Amino acid sequence: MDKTLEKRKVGVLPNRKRPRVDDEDGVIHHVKEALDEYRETLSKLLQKHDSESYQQVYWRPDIEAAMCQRKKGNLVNTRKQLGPIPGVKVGDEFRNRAELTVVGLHHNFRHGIEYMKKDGKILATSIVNSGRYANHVASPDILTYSGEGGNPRVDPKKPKDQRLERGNLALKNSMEEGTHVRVIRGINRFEVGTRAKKSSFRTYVYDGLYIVESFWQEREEFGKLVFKFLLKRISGQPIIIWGYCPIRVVNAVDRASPPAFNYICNVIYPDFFKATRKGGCDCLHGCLESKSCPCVMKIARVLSYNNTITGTKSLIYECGIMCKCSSSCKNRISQHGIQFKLEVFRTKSKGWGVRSRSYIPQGSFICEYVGEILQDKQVKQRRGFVIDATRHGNVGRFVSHSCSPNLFARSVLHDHDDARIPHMMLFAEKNIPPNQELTYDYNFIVGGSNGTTIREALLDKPSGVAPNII
Ligand SMILES: C[S@@+](CC[C@H](N)C(=O)[O-])C[C@H]1O[C@@H](n2cnc3c(N)ncnc32)[C@H](O)[C@@H]1O
Repeated sequence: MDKTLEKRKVGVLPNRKRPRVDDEDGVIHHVKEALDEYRETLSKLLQKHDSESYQQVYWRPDIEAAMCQRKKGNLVNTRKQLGPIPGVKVGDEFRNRAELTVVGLHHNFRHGIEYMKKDGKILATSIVNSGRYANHVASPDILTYSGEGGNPRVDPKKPKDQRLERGNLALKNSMEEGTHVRVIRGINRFEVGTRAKKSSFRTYVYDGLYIVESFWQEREEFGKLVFKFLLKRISGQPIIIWGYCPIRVVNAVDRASPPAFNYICNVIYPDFFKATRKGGCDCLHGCLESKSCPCVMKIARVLSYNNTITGTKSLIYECGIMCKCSSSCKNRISQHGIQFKLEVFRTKSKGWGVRSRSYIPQGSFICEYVGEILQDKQVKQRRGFVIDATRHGNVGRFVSHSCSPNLFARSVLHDHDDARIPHMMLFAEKNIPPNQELTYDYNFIVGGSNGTTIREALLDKPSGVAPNII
């Protein structure tokens, strides 16, 4: 890796309030503190707005909160600079454009290209790929970025040819000088469990440093000339899995990066599907011990669900939102998210795989296989619903197949009663030592009776599509 990348400029945090610190932890702490204060200010503004039934038509509370913080001297990294920003790491995610200003990643609230003057030349410091221009992203490592100006989507006046000035000139100069440009990527996120457009919101992730490799002009929509800049990600930076990812990625085999997909934590249901659960239990003193818990009675006798799982029944009915038992109920083991330090790693012959950095006891919950629940015509005829992790998925999409696996899959219901669309959960078949690859048999039939297997779908498609069977 380029030596200048390693040498983070700790201690350079010009603002009126905070003392200078010289260690990286201290700087990260300052940045976090500035963000926390900003978020508090924003939340107070929004509360005030609600209570005063604010009438302003165009109001940007995120920007107003940032201006407020600026006045108080609460922003960090306020001077424009090239290269990495102290206290900000690759993969850090921000809730809006104003937060980029608060931490000093990109100071301009509106323009996608930011630049500064150095030795008489303007150079690009950062770009935001917000989706307002026709930018093209081939992989996390290569980005074709459209220049600024004359965009009818941004400015409804007559579209004009772009000129080699301001941000466009700065990117050209950066190419000539070989300076690094920070890239920030806008991501559309969805409220948990839905993909309806109205429930989406945008966040911003710092993807790291890139160099501008080339640029050219193209005639685009409305016949105007636009600049296109090809940016390449500098090697040696942490690998990014696009989207929210608490999971480390390790590649000691080759130079490949994981495929681009949106990391989600919950299944995305079709718009028509409403997750509802009719009844729950009234147990107050332990469901598994109770002889009358209706949820436990739905689980077959062969199953013992006591923080770990044993038994062979393929459909499990966990206690859920309608139940009176607490969230620590022992009949709720697969609904608390991933509990082990999982790691995606490059295998020698199977692409990516998953392993755990810690020991996993037999029967433990590993992860849910999540994705978009699809129901298209062809699928309907054959299987009903499938979980498609091609565009949206989690770590489950990287778990490989084995005929002698150390995991097994089970269908679980906990937040709704629809047995056609159960959650697909992976559990440990045996005690698993750290760093051993996790695998399951794709032949597992999810809730099934017609013989369709996970293998059939997964081995067809590298990204992974798991069937759920009516
Ligand atoms: C759900 S994905 C698993 C993640 C995949 N290895 C990757 O790199 O994205 C399923 C695909 O992984 C590969 N795969 C999984 N298990 C395998 C195995 N035991 N041997 C060879 N390829 C395997 C196949 O290409 C399959 O289509």
